[in-house]
Amino acid sequence: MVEAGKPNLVDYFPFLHKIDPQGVRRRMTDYFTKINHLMSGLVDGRLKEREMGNRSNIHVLDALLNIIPEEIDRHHIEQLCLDLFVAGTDTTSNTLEWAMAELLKNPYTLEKVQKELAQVIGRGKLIDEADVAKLPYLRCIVKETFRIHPQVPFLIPRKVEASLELYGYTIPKDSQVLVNVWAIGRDSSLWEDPLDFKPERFWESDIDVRGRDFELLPFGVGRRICPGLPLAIRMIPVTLGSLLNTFIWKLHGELAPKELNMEGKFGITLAKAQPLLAVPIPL
Ligand code: HEM
Repeated sequence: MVEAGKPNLVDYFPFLHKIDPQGVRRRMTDYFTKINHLMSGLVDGRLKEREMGNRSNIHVLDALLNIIPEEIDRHHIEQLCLDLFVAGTDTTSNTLEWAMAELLKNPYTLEKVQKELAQVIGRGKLIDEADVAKLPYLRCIVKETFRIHPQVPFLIPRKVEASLELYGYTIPKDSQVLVNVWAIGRDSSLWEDPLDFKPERFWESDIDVRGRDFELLPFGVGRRICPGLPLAIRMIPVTLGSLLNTFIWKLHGELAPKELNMEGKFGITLAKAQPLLAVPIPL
């Protein structure tokens, strides 16, 4: 992901394609060869288990293997798994890391959500999907994290198929358009105190992340909206809520909450510049 997010001269000067002056293509080819090998091993492993009689069909891979060869072939499956793996891992883990960082930086909010969890679920218990509907403040925290730390800050680039006029600007055919959702989430004409982490702003608001409210588009919008959205909006509150409800959390060392570095690192996804060092203390 780090390599994929680096500016590549070839994108601006396509005639350099063959020379690959920064070696980006060469390194990406190496990485993809390794990941492809990993995916192929996954498929082999599952096929072997099925041969030995384990056909439980609970695995995404099983759903795909069941439609071979009529609808897809093995190569499709490996590439699809690769897509899901690449697109679904950093985005989810970074969001959780940012949410934990914001909570450790804002002890009042941390205490408030832990109170909600204790009241609704009971301290010390893991939460499951069905519980999320009963935890409105936890859901506000997840939305606020998506607003201020959207994982794909410029979405995936769009190409304009026909010239158009928009708000007095002409956008010529074939232009590449980047949507800066990072800036939209921090726009003071849309959000009050946009740089403050205030989950309460969503308490009485219907604004949602599913691509209908243009001021909050962490999963993009339209035909290319993130297909992992239904999974992510279930798994993130479940994981975050479970972590918060089963441990006491402290920042590592003597660091005071206010001193926590909240800078992001530019790339395809928006990671924390300095990884969060948090200490879980058993209850
Ligand atoms: C916090 C979690 C996640 C966030 C914030 C996120 C965000 C995004 C965004 C912004 C896009 C581009 C959409 C656009 O340009 O309109 C995208 C694309 C994509 N996401 Fe996610 N995503 C997350 C989790 C996942 C998961 C868990 C998966 C799969 C298991 C996944 C699979 C994909 C795929 C395959 C694409 C490319 C879709 C295409 O180009 O048509 N994402 N995601």
